[in-house]
This record gives sequence, C-alpha cells and structure tokens, in this order.
Amino acid sequence: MSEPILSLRGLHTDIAQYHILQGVDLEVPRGQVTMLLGRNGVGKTTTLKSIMGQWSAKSGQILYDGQDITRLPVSARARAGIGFVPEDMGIFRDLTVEENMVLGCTTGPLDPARKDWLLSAFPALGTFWHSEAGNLSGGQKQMLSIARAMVEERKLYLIDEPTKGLAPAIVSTMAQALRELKAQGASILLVEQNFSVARALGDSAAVMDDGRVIWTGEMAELAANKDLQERLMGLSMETH
Ligand SMILES: Nc1ncnc2c1ncn2[C@@H]1O[C@H](COP(=O)(O)OP(=O)(O)OP(=O)(O)O)[C@@H](O)[C@H]1O
Repeated sequence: MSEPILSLRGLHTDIAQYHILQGVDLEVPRGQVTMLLGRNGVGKTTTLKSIMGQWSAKSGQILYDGQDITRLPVSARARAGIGFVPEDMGIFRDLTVEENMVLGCTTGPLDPARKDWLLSAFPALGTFWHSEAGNLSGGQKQMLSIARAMVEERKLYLIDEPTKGLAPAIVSTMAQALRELKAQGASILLVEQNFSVARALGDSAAVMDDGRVIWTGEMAELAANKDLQERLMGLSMETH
C-alpha cells in the first residue's frame, strides 16, 4: 500500500487552558474518503483545524505528502495542497458568488473547466452567480463554501460537517459532489454526523473520544456492527 497522504502522530493541541487533543494518531490513505466520527465535543473540529494550522499543535507530528508540516503557517499548508471547509462556512456575505469563488483561487484565475464542473455539481451557484452571497439560503451558502474550497484541485480536503442542516435533496447533491471529487483522485478527511452519508461515502473511519482516536477500521465494518457503534459513539447508526 502507498504512503498515506496524511499521518498524525501523538498530536496534542491546547485551546486556552484546555488540553483538547490528547495524542491523536490518525492516517488518511491516498485517494480515499476517511470519516472522522465521534460524539459532540470530542475534538473532531480541533483535529481538522490543527491539521490546517489554525490551532498550532503543542506536540506531536503532522506528516503530509512526505513532509513534516507541524510548524508551517496556514498559508504554506494551503499552498502545499490542503483545502479546508470549516463548519461555519467562512464565506464573504457582501461579495457575489463569483467574487467568493475567485477569492478561493490561489494559483491563478478561475479555470473555466473547473467552473463548469462546479456549476454542474451545484447548479444553484450558477443561478446566483452575480448575487451577493449573503442573500443565498443556508444550504446554498454551504454549497458555495464547499465549491470555493474545490475551486482549485487540492490533494487533501478537510471537510467539517458539509451536510449539517441541509434538506435531504441538497444532502444528496453534496454527497454526489464529494463522490466526484474522490473520483478525480482527491483524498478527503470528512467529519459527518449524517450516518447515511458517512456509510455511503466513507472508505475508512476513525472514531474519536476525549481528544484521541479510539478506533480505526473500514467504514463498512463499523456500519455493520451495532454493538461497536454503541460502544464507540453511544448510538446506533441505523437510527440516525
Ligand atoms: N475556541 C474555543 N475555546 C475554548 N474551548 C473550545 C474552543 N473550541 C473548541 N473548544 C472545546 O474543545 C472541545 C472539542 O471541540 P471540537 O469542536 O473539536 O469538538 P467536535 O468533536 O468537533 O464537536 P461537535 O461534534 O460538537 O462539532 C470541546 O470541549 C469544545 O468546547
């Protein structure tokens, strides 16, 4: 098997006086979707932000594509090919959809073929291309946030709860876009509470508790084992 695109080794991150990540070990295989699961507040978002550099790790190591990025600034991690879609969307409300997308481009102008693909994946963005992003619906803002992170090809995408609060029809649009992204060869680390999406998209899974990864394996294995789900996450995926 080839080297994982990302390995976390014993990662510790503090937020203020709180010791949030307490030795996270995690591998994200190349070209796969890895689900990061767990109860609320166990450190999933903090893990993504530590990988991106928005929180700096106190100790431990982040290896990305053969390089130690633990101490690099956010901008260098982005240039190295990591894209991050935060849960709070981070779009600019006063700018148009187009302007938001252009701001997502770091290496040159918006590539027309990439734009065509994104507008076919998320047609509403084409309809509102010249509208202010603040006027979009909640689901459309979420699509814009994801589409902006996909506007240039990245090797690794970190995506935090992309389907949160979305209507079922939009959830399947989002899931399809992520499937297409994977088909293009990207690696994805995905935090997702919607278990039917997790089951449908995930190749492997890592479950966190109390600032650590407590289980890793195939997503299909976790999805098939109710006792394991109850033990790791306190719930059964079938009921969610
Ligand atoms: N800015 C902050 N200041 C203080 N504590 C924080 C901050 N951000 C997160 N935390 C705390 O860190 C812990 C982990 O939070 P995190 O958002 O990483 O969890 P999560 O697993 O993503 O949770 P959820 O599923 O609820 O989104 C929580 O106890 C949270 O309260």
